[in-house]
Amino acid sequence: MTRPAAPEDPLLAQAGDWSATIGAAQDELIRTAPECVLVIQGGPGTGKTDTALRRVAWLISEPDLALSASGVLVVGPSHAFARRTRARLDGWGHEGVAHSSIDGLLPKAVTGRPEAPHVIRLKGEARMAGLLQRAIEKHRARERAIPPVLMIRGRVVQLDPATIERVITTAKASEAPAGDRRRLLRAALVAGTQDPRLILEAADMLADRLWPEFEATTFLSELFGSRLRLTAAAEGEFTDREIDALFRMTGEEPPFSEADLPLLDEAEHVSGVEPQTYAHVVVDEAQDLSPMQLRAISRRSANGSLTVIGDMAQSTGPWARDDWHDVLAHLPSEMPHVHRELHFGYRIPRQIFDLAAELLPTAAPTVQPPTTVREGPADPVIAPVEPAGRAAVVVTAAADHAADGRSVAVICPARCRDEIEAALRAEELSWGTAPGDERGPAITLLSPHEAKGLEFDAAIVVEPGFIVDDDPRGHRLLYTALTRATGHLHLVGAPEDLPADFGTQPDAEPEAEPAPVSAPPAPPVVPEALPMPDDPVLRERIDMVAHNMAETLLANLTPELWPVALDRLIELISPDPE
Ligand SMILES: Nc1ncnc2c1ncn2[C@@H]1O[C@H](COP(=O)(O)OP(=O)(O)OP(=O)(O)O)[C@@H](O)[C@H]1O
Repeated sequence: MTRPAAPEDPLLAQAGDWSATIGAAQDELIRTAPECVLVIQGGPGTGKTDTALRRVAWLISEPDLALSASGVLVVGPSHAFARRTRARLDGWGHEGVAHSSIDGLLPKAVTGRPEAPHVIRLKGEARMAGLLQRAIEKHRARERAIPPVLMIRGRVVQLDPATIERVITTAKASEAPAGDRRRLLRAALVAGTQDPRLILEAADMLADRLWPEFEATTFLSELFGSRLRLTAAAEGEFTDREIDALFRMTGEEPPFSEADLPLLDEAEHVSGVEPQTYAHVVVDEAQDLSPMQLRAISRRSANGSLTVIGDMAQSTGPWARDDWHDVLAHLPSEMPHVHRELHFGYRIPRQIFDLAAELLPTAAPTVQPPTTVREGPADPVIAPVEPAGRAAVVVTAAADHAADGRSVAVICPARCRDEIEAALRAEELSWGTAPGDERGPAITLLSPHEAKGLEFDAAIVVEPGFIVDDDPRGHRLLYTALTRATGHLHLVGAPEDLPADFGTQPDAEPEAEPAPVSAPPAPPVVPEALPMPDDPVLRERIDMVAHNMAETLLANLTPELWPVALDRLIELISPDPE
C-alpha cells in the first residue's frame, strides 16, 4: 500500500530541516496510497498534522495519481487551525487545497444560541438523521396535498383536481425543472377560465405548495418550534424528555447553536441539495467530532479516501471518546482501514512533557505517552498566586516572551477570561484571539478547547485547577493545554492546584533516541548476518523495515519481551525445513 521513496525525493528536499529528522514511520504514512482510510493516532506534537499535510503534498504531486489540489479538503477543529494548515501547505507551494473548520464546512446560519451539554450531545447523535429524514418526508407529504379550493384576495377559487393531477404526472415523468413545472401548471389551469389573473395567482400559490423551495433553516426552526412535529417525526425513537430538549419557542434569538449546523447539512442532504465533494479528505482532531459532524464530512468525500487524525488522550467535549471504532463507524468507506501510531514527540521538549505526562494516568490510562526527542530551553515556570495577583503575573510573562520575539498562547479557563482580557488591555499589549502570522499580535488569548492542534513558542496556562474542574474531561483538557509549547511553559494559579515539587526534582534521564530494534540480542536462529549493503536504495529499505518494526514493538510490548517477539518473527518467516 505504501510506495517507496526515491532516494532523491523532492518532497524530502522541500522539507528543509525536516529532512534530517523525518521519521521513517512518518514517511511510510506520507506515501500511503490514497485507496484507503488511513487513521493516524499519536500523542501531542508527534507530527500527525504535519504528516497528513505532507501526505496531501505527496498525493497531489504524484503524476500517476492524477489528484489535483482542488480535489483535496483538510478539515480541522477551528478557523485558526485551518489558517495554520493552509499556511503550511501554501508555504510548500501547494496552493488550491480547501482548508476549513468543521463549522465552516456546514450551511451558514446565525449561531450563538447557548445550549446545555446534554442537548449538544443529543443533537450530535446519529439517530437525529432518522428524525430529520422522517420530518422532511412528513413535511413534503403535507405540502403535496392538493387543496380543493384556494383563497385569493378574499375570493374562493375552485381548482380542477383532475387537471392538477395531470400536470403533476407530466412534470414528474419529464423531470421538468421548477420553472417549467410552474409554467405547465399555469397553462393547464388558465385554459378556458373567465378570470385568468385570479387563476394565474392561484396557480403560482399552488406551485409554491407543490414544489416548495427547501430552506433548511426555515424547516429546522419550524420542526424545533413544534412539539407535535417533533413527536410525529420521533416515531417512538426519542423519549418525551428528549423531545423537550429539542423543542424551543419559535422566534428566539439567536436562532441556532453550533450543534444545529450538522443538522442543517443533513436536512439539505435529505432534501436533495448535495455539497461539493473531494477526492481525498483529511479530518484532523477527529476524536472530538459527533456522529452528525462525521456524517457531514463523509458526505464531502467522493469515494471514501480519507486521512483521519487524532489522539484519544486529547479527546474532550460532549463527544469525548476512548475508541477509534466509535469515530470510524460514522465515516463509512468501501476502502480498507490502515491504523498507524506515531510515537516520537517533536514539538514538546522533555521538561514540559514530563510535567504533562503526570496527567496521563488519570486523563487516558490506556494511552502510551510519546517519546520526546528534544530538550527544551527552560524548565516550566510554576507560579503560585492568589486570585488578586493572577492577571498581573500572566500579563507580565506574556509581555516578556512577546518582547523576546516569541509567539505566546495565554490559555485561560472561561472563569478568568474577563479578568485576563482587562489586564491585557490595561497594559496596552497587542493581543488577539486567533493566532496570527508574523505580522499579527504575538500574544493569543485562547480557551483550552480553542488551543487544540495549535502550537506556540511559549504557553501560559492560567488556573489549571479550574480547567480540570470545569469540564467532565478536565484532565485531558489540561493535558492538551500543557502540550502546546515548543519552548516555554508557565503555570499560573492557586498554589494547591500546582505541582509543588516541580523544578526541585532531578532531571529524569532523557529517553533514548529511537533505535530500539538494535537493542535486543540477535535471535540465535538467524543465519550469519550480512554487512549493511552499499546500495543506498537497499539501505533505505532496510532502515524503513527496522523503523516499522521498532514502532510496532514500542507500541505493543515492554522491552523485556522484544527478544521473544523477534525470535517468534524469525520463526514465522524462516523457510519451512520440508
Ligand atoms: N520528523 C520531524 N522532525 C522535526 N519536526 C517535526 C517532525 N514531525 C513533526 N515535527 C514538528 O513537530 C511539531 C508538531 O507537529 P504537529 O502539529 O503535526 O503534531 P500533532 O501530532 O498534530 O500535534 P497535536 O496532537 O498537538 O495536534 C510541528 O512543529 C512539526 O513541524
